[in-house]
Amino acid sequence: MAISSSCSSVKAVNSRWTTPSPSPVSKLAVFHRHSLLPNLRYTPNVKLTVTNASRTVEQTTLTEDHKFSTVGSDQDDPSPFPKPKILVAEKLGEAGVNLLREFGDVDCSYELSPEDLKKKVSESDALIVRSGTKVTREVFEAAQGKLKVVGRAGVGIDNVDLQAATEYGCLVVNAPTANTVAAAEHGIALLTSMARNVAQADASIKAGKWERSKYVGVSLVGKTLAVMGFGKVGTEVARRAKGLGMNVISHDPYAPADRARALGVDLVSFDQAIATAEFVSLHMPLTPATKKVFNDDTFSKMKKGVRLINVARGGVIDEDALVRALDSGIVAQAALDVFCEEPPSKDSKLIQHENVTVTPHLGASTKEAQEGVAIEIAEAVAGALKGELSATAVNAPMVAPEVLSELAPYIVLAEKLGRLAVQLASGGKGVQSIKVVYRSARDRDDLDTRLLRAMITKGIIEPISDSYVNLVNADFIAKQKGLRISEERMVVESSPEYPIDSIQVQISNVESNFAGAVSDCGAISIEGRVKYGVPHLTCVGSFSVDVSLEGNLILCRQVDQPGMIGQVGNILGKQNVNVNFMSVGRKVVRKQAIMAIGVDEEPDKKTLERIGGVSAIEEFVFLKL
Ligand SMILES: NC(=O)C1=CN([C@@H]2O[C@H](COP(=O)(O)OP(=O)(O)OC[C@H]3O[C@@H](n4cnc5c(N)ncnc54)[C@H](O)[C@@H]3O)[C@@H](O)[C@H]2O)C=CC1
Ligand SMILES: O=C(O)C(=O)COP(=O)(O)O
Repeated sequence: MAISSSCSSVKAVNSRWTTPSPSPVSKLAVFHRHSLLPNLRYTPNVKLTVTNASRTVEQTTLTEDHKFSTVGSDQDDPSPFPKPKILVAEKLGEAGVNLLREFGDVDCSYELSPEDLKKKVSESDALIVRSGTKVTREVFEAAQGKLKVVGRAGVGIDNVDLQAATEYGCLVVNAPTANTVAAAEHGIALLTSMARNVAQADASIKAGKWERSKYVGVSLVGKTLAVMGFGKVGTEVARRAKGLGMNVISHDPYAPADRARALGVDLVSFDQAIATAEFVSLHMPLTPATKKVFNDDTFSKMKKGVRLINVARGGVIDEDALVRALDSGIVAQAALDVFCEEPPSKDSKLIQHENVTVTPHLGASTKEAQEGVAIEIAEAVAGALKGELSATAVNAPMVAPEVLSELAPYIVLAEKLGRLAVQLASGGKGVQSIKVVYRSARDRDDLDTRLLRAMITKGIIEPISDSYVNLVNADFIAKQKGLRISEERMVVESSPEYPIDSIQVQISNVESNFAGAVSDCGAISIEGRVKYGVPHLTCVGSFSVDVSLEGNLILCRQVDQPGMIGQVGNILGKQNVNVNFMSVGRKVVRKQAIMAIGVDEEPDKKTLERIGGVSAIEEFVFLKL
């Protein structure tokens, strides 16, 4: 479905006036205080100081529309806005909870029923979970857009419906590093205890038995371990297994071979890995591609008597097939920390199997890892609520802080250009086809435009719909609305010190309520630049102008003749409308010109009609920024 513009426009010819749509700024300002991607505004030389338990950072950065230039403890923050509500739905390390308390209202409510969870998220700005909470589409539906961030205090995000999160514009962040060592150590603990029957022997002796010959184990030294998934945990498992004298091979379609080689690990194919190894340790994520990848077929290709360790996710194994493989002796033993269903049913054949050692998803459960994870996720969630782009975002492009800070004024420019362009569109066809042209002196791959595209999309969609658009859902919402946004890079000769020379937004196949905005190629076209940190409109249609994009804007197309600025300025002045910028662009002297007038206030209908009544003015339009 295409979107149609119903923005305010006045044509001098028939002086028709359509009611302005509500200002998107006022709609957003309310919750931008604590939301992902605020209505960014660049304030040069403003220092933002972020202080928390682990670090203090000072940097020049973005501020929001309401000039929240400092973020810190309650005492420092004069904000009249309420603190964000953060629901912590599973046990989180104390240090992380304390960090969150400095920033928001924290509700630690554990073991919520799905119904209670849904109720609570509808009142929460952020939700923090571990692996035990299913954050389903129903949860996002129940949140009705209130939930801005889901923080997964750990690595695996298979318990969060990422597609639903993205559709609802909710950022998902995780804590991918702090539990790596804990998980690897647990993998090694399972490997060694399985090889020596520690758990079974312990149970036997506690049952009053003394079964030394029953629990003869196998040695690890010289044996081959296949590490399936050579990521963070897999790498640490490999490193430790090498220390135990094992021969380590690995399968990971995406891991760099040189990283493996540096550890003395050979990267091999899946089939080669499982056919060669005496021990197979699983460290890949659960994805549609890895679901039940260990099944009857793959077990049949394994070396008879193989031993299996799973500290990744239960779902990568077909558990019924594993029981069959254990019964047939293909798999001699399995040590499992994770299960398809957690907790697994008490009478599960797999759990009860005498050759299986189990732990209740303890991989990340060390004191050290839990404190680390809690701090990592608290920082990510608080950062996201402040509008920072998280380095651990799972469903949004990651933008490095230095890139973000460099792009800051262009982000504002991009949104304003989007907002202006859509207000220039009229007619029943609706906006469908948008082209953005970035002119830059930088190399093609030295400019990340995802953020700019998202902000242009936001600028185009928000004035004419109820959708809330941010970096997370911009592409999704654009697609849903039938918008096709194409981007073009043009390399120009200017200073590569600045990332972008100009941004041009074109809307094609649509009529305009201001013919002067239609360029020679038949598309509505506007262009802008950043000058001294301030976004400027520099081109309308094929006319050059130069007006700072602050307040609101009046565009007039007129006969180029003396006295026009005075006449229009007079009309506005009489109504106490302050002009903040004015620029006239023309192609041929004394022919046609475009006058761009930046005004602080919104002129009333009569004032605009008076402007339209000036005989040399052929058409004009009032645009909200
Ligand atoms: N039991 C527990 O408490 C814990 C479990 N985990 C789980 O361990 C797993 C690994 O975690 P990290 O190493 O931190 O993640 P990671 O993202 O650093 O590593 C995962 C690796 O798997 C690889 N991979 C993806 N698809 C694959 C495939 N089809 N075959 C082979 N490799 C594939 C990726 O290329 C990546 O290198 C995750 O499933 C995570 O949820 C992590 C921490 C604690
Ligand atoms: O980080 C992971 O992927 C884990 O599986 C850890 O899970 P947990 O946070 O202990 O419920």
